[in-house]
Amino acid sequence: MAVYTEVGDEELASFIASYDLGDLLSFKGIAEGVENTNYIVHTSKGPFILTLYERRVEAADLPFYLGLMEHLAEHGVTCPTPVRDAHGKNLSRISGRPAALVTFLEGFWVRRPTAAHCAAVGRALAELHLGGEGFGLRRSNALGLAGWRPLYERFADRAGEIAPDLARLIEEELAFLQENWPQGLPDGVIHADLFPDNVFFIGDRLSGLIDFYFACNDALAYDIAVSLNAWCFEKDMSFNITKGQAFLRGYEDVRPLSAREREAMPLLARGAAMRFLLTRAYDWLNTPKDALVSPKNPMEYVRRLRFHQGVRSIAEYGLNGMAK
Ligand SMILES: Nc1ncnc2c1ncn2[C@@H]1O[C@H](COP(=O)(O)OP(=O)(O)OP(=O)(O)O)[C@@H](O)[C@H]1O
Ligand SMILES: N[C@@H](CCO)C(=O)O
Repeated sequence: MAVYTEVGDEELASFIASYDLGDLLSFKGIAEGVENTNYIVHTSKGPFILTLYERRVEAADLPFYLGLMEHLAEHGVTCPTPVRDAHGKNLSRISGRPAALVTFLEGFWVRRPTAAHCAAVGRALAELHLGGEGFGLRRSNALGLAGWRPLYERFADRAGEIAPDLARLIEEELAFLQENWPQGLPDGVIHADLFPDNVFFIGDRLSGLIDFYFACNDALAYDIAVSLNAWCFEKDMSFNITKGQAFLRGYEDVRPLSAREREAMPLLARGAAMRFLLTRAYDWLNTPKDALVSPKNPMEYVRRLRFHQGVRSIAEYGLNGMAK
């Protein structure tokens, strides 16, 4: 479970007293998630989520994430909204960590997404891309093309502990991506980690998006590529073209893709698979055996990457026809 930092009752009560949220009634650590510590906090004004930022989150990036959630919520995207304290600040500290309180979203994440879920996520991602327009802060993608090789170099000498041919696969793929990465695609604010555990549903209705802590400015179509990887593969790692089609059509109902974005999709999908392969491989090799969370399997992204290496056009992800 991911409660890296314990918060005491009295400490939390005095923290809550600095907000206009009434009395602290109860709180509980949340087991899910791997990056940050989350508590559900009940006050006399309702439930809230308290996040203490750990691990990969840079304190300097917090104004971007929190400001983005506020901006998106104001522009029709259902996502947590940071709560401001009596001094108007949305960022604070507790138990020695930077921390923020955000509104609680109802819903559950779906363990087995259907094509209908994929269509709803496609729409929501496009709405997020449009909703992000006009947001004043910028953050470059630390886990984009320029970040992949330095991350790989941090575990290259141990890649063979995961799979004998992994180093060669990564080296060849990084060289290929470096050479061929598409430039000049429409860019804007992207979520960059829109996996099933970051999208809540109530029944079949999408109730909100969470976890904006990898959000950044990058090619909008790269965000689609992340979600094709995360939503449209089955447990046996086969690509489900029905889900791909539902996702892409859902997206295009809101924001049609340009011809260049369509053409770039197989490459972007390779890059997105590489990004999750690298972070998972690093975590696999560097998470202590007695850690609170089990690292996710990097080989799932080797299998996805191999699939994308054979893809020649976006039609193989389910989208036929010319760009609108
Ligand atoms: N605003 C919210 N409303 C309701 N529940 C939330 C909210 N934010 C977080 N949670 C709960 O906390 C869990 C972990 O949140 P989150 O995914 O942001 O954590 P994380 O540690 O950043 O995880 P990861 O990056 O691994 O997805 C979620 O699965 C959900 O149960
Ligand atoms: N979504 C990521 C983990 C959190 O960012 C993964 O599945 O590897």
